[in-house]
Amino acid sequence: MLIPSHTLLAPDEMAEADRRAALSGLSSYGLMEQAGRAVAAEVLRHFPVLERAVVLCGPGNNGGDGYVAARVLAESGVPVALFYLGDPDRLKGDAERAHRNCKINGAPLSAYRPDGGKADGDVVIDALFGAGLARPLEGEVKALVEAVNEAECPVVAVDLPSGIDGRTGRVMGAALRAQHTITFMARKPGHLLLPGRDLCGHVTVTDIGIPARIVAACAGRLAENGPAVWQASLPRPETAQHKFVRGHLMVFSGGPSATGAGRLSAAAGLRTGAGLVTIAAPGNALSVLATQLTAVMLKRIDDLDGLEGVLEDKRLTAFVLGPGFGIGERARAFALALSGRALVLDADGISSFSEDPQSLFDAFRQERGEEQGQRVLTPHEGEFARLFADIAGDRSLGKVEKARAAASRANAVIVYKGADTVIAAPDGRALINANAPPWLATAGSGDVLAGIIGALLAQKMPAFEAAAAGVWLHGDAGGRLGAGLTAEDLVGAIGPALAGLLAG
Ligand SMILES: NC(=O)C1=CN([C@@H]2O[C@H](COP(=O)(O)OP(=O)(O)OC[C@H]3O[C@@H](n4cnc5c(N)ncnc54)[C@H](OP(=O)(O)O)[C@@H]3O)[C@@H](O)[C@H]2O)[C@@H](O)CC1
Ligand SMILES: [K+]
Repeated sequence: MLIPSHTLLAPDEMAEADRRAALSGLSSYGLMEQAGRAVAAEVLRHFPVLERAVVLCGPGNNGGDGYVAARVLAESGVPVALFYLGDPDRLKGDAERAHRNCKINGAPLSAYRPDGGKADGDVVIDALFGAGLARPLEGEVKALVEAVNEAECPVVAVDLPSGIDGRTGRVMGAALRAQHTITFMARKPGHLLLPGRDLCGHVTVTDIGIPARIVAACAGRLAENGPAVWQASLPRPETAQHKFVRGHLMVFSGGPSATGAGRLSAAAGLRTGAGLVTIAAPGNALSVLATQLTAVMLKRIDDLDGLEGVLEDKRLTAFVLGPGFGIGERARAFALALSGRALVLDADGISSFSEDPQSLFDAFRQERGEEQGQRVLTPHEGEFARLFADIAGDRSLGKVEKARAAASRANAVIVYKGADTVIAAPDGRALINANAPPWLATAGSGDVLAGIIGALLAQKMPAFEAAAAGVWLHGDAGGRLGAGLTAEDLVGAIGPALAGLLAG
């Protein structure tokens, strides 16, 4: 049994895997030896010629890995300087044994002066803190972390760069900036969530011998977003299918001066395989839209009465409301009327509920329609704070926990957007997305995403999978284009991204 590469283990889940491995008879010191040896091997691989390896060892098992790595590097003929935090005579358990086996005379951390920024400078092996980081760095250790970063020494981090919270990816006081990070069995959320991801450098996952079945049993409901999670439910068009079988997506446009966002969503929806896409618009926007649309159809809807009439058509299988729509009572009324249908609520559709988010959540909770549960909210950070102010402001929660709490409260799938978008379902499933290039943050990008997800919903993909696949496709399309992309380019790149997936 292999550990799937999208597996993520929170630090407490990793500790549980460690505990169960010990219960099953595996030597925990053996795991530490494997870990330390893997670190040494990685250092030698990346720095075949090095003047001095500086190993910084902390007071716990992360430090223990460091003592093993220091010993193995020294045995390989590398000059090693070792600096420790706290009194090494007070080390316990496996770390104490690793220290005892390492015959290198170290010095207190305060004695280290980073020598960096040049070819023969220090390579720093960071074994100060890993999964056991319990509070912000301060005092001498904080000053040292800042000095190493300032000196631009190449850093190889053991498990996590010290100062990164493995659960949330947050910097606790200060954190080392690593070039390489070696972690064990599976990545932790902090390797993918920002700013942690940026500070890890290149991450290598090493198998230190914990059986895969134990890792699988300890892994929770969080993983990295990717095709393995949702490919089985991706709609696959078949030649004999009628276009209605591939669903009918309706996108709501704003008024005559705000039709661009809806058009982007609609175009993205068509590219993502919805059989039919209609833009619904107020009468005064029809002439503007008519000159801009070809394959996308147009329908006049001025008010709630008009919408309710249209909703009787059950061949409409999903809706996108929000891009360019305008904030206010009309948006609220439309969203509530659509709350029992498969719906992507984005942008203005979300902001319209900032005064009374509960009214939206109540509507979502009550609806028991055919598409019950097929609701996706796609807030960026500002919109998230408007709808879930208390959750957004809770410093004890990381982005994953925030998205989960919001999904549970709203009874909807949440796509909490950003460079590290998190997708969460009301039942606790969550994914962290990491394939978005920085240039994806461009005007209209969110409108395209809403259209992609809407089209997948229209094709009857379950909401969580549709949201996750949509986010991934959006990132993949962006990655195919490169810097300088526009939202229109992004629409054009959906086809190749989708083709890549369907071929896979
Ligand atoms: N799990 C496994 O399968 C395997 C795990 N392995 C390795 O073990 C690592 C986890 O080890 P760990 O649990 O001992 O925690 P670790 O990161 O060493 O830190 C705890 C120490 O730091 C201290 N401390 C905390 N915060 C601090 C602060 N801000 N400022 C100052 N001090 C602070 C804390 O002190 P205390 O809070 O007790 O006062 C305690 O002494 C893991 O990352 C991996 O590298 C491998 O060997 C292979 C098998
Ligand atoms: K570390």
